[in-house]
Amino acid sequence: MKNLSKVSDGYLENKIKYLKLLAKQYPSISKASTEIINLEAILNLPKGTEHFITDIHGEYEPFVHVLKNGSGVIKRKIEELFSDTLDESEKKMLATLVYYPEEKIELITKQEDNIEDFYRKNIYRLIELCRYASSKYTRSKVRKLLPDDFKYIIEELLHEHMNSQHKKEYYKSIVETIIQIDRAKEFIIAISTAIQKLVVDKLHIIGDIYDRGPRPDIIVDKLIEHHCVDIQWGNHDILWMGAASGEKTCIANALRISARYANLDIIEDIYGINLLPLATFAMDMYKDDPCKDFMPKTNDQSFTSREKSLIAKMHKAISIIQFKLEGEVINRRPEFEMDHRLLLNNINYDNGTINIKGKEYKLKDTYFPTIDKNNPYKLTNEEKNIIDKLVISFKRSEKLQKHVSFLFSKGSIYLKANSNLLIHGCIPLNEDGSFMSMKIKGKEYSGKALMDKMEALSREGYFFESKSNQKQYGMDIMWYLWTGKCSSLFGKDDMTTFERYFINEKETHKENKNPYFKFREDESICEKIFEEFGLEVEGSHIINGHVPVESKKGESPIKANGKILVIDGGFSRAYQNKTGIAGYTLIYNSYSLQLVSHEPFNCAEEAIVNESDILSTTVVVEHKAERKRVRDTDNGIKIQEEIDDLKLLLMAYKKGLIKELQ
Ligand SMILES: O=P(O)(O)OC[C@H]1O[C@](O)(COP(=O)(O)O)[C@@H](O)[C@@H]1O
Ligand SMILES: [Mn+2]
Repeated sequence: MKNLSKVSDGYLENKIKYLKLLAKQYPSISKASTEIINLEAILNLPKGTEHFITDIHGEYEPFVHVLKNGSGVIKRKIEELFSDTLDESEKKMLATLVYYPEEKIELITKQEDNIEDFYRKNIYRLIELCRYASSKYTRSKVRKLLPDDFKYIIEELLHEHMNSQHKKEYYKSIVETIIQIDRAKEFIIAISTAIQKLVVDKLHIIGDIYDRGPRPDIIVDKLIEHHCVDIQWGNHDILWMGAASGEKTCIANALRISARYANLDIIEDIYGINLLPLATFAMDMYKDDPCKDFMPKTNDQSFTSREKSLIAKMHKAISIIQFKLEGEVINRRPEFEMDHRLLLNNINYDNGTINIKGKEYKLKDTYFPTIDKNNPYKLTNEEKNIIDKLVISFKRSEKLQKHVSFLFSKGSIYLKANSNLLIHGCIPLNEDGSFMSMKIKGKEYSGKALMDKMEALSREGYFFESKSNQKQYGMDIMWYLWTGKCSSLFGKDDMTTFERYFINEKETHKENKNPYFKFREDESICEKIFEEFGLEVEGSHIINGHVPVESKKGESPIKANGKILVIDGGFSRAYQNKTGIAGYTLIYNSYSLQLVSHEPFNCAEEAIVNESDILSTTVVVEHKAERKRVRDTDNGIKIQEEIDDLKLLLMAYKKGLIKELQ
């Protein structure tokens, strides 16, 4: 609505209730006018930089590093700004200082004789860099990103131009005072953190924060602190969200994976969940069983063989509990159509074989002391006791609940953000390219509607009262999202966990990917998806994670002529030998969309001491001749609506429909 001359009195009167509310915030013609001018100015600023990261899988060190270096954006800005004035080592040193200010200063203090000189040189450089990084934002936005302690000082320094002698003195005196009163270290930390925030306006996580790697909790804590983040749930995240809701099968699965990767300390020490009942049960029940196929996957030399053996026993114990519990869900939810995953009743416990899809296979391990062959899904009393206690502990873990409620508040199954459709796995399709449909509570859903429904049900699974039917259904859907064939988070027809542990023949391990993964090379299918989700056919993209891009084999992360970008390159160390790199990230600034591939990252300590950054290669996927402005973004649309409303308010003031309050 731009043409206000066409607004009728009737239209204004209809909106009067709303305009009166708005008048409380802008009580005069002058206040409303000033805001219109401010908002118009914002619309003309360049679009802020968006940063996309996915499949972090508990690998907090490279994740934190990539967050700090903005996938190479900081380095590029340093390059642009100081290419003529600083040499390579000075630029490297400055970059490291921005990433790890506290640690770097500590190190320098031990080495440098003249620390004041170091402070002076670098404070000036950091101010310049900060000014450069903030140049595309309004003063008020920059102010909000500055740390409280130094807000005023940094603002002064950023806007002080040394063009007059008087200003130069003023500027210099501020810097000298900071050094003299011994606040240089704190100042450098503050301004470096501000620079890290300024280079990335918005962070998008495309899922799988949890599992396999050592510290997903640190990642979530970092995200909680972040100034602007959204999260698309990955299959591994929904698993933990289901577990935190109290869903037994999700709890068993999350525990099984933690045992598999020797990460049980996340559950015990970080989330405070007592694993003693499971450990004592496993030690008794699998006392003489070597649990060979359940040995944890870890290179960590600090585990003793006794520890590993205990983890293997716990791993097997919780796996069997998981298979039994899954049977319960499959049986109570026939509409999930997962009967083919009922395997415990296909085992011939006397011969040690299993029948899968009509074929008989020998089991690698036939020791099932807790399975009653006549009733294989029934938990023993002890198993039941363990899982009941675990439910209570997962629901009571304050930290886990804090993390999961954050995932609910900032997360979703998919997100439309500035012409991009963000989805962890896929949009489930049939072989003929049509949207896969699923019956939920008797009604068929497909495409966007299916994903919306699943998201709503997952929220019910977490938020509804314990023991209600809705909560149980929602929790079962969360488990379905982890492993079901119509799940956009999983995107495969089967999760062959049992087969991987118990059968040698690889043919039984196969998990078939949804036809989406073949169709995502096809532009016309992408266009159909854009239409389904209400996105423009031209200029939109789908951004996925979930399936590692096998760069080693020459696979490209760019699909369908640039309409789809797959950025799971494998932060996960467990997958790096497959991908050959340490992950892709994506940067979307006002000029271009850039894919960044990263080489493996060793550790933060090495980055600080040797000033070694992650080696990254950037490929420009798309370059715009015309710079994108805020007005071209989703936020721009909202701002334009605010401007339109404010203009109506102005008119209401001028016509006397609303009186100025001041
Ligand atoms: O590599 P692992 O730990 O054996 O896990 C394999 C399982 O993980 C999955 O790949 C799901 O995890 P991703 O989302 O990371 O792909 C399953 O399809 C598969 O059964
Ligand atoms: Mn995944």
